[in-house]
Amino acid sequence: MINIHNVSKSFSEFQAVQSVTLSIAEKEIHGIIGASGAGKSTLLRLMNLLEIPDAGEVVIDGRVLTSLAGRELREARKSIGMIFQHFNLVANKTVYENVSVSLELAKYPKHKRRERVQECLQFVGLANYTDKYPAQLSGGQKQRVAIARALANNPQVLLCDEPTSSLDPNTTAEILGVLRDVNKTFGVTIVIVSHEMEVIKSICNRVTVMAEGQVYETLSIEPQGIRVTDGNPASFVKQLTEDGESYNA
Ligand SMILES: Nc1ncnc2c1ncn2[C@@H]1O[C@H](COP(=O)(O)OP(=O)(O)OP(=O)(O)O)[C@@H](O)[C@H]1O
Repeated sequence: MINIHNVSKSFSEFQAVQSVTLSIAEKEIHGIIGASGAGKSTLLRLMNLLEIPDAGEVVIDGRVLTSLAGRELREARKSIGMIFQHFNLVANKTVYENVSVSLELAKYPKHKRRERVQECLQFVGLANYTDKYPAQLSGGQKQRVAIARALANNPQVLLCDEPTSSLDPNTTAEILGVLRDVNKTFGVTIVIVSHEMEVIKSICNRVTVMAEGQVYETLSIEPQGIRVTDGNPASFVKQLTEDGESYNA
């Protein structure tokens, strides 16, 4: 589904991504992890040409994105949704308008827009929030709106840049659940950049470890499932102690 061949990207003299080759299969949930500055976000942004590569080729579902420009590139990008750490919602637009805007930009037929926005908001559990503004929502709700917006044009690929890094553990679990549902229900291929090992281990089938702008290793893993923490203090104690011994002062 996603094929990257020898892709490189520099900022001034600094090589952020160096000759990366990577294949991500259809319907995979693929994690990208590595130290700060390893080039994870840059690699993700190269997949939809938010960053234009200096060299190499990006192929999505058989289409060579790096050979497209203008209208053709805009058309191809409709099949790639993206969500961000800080949600990137438009502050002075309602939840409804935030989702609708991506349909307007994609020239989705006007008479079908309302139904499509409602479908997407229903899917993320926010059908009753259409008239709220982003400032009236929790972080998890904002990320749900961003997911609804990314889904509106029926993408084949969803790119997620640190999607849970601004969220508490419970909300992280909720959002990972939504992403897993997106993958299972619509067969969307998902790529998640995260520095949180727990996040990567919970839902990814394959993981690329990056170091200094290069692929260090790509491996298959068995997703461990999403660990939900309830507010019960006993569950905090259990989690603090179950991975090993507890420490006494
Ligand atoms: N637009 C830019 N202009 C200049 N340098 C950039 C730009 N984007 C990224 N870089 C640099 O490229 C390197 C890789 O950045 P990138 O954000 O891809 O790393 P990362 O692995 O996602 O790190 P983090 O986990 O800290 O977000 C960093 O040294 C960063 O400073």
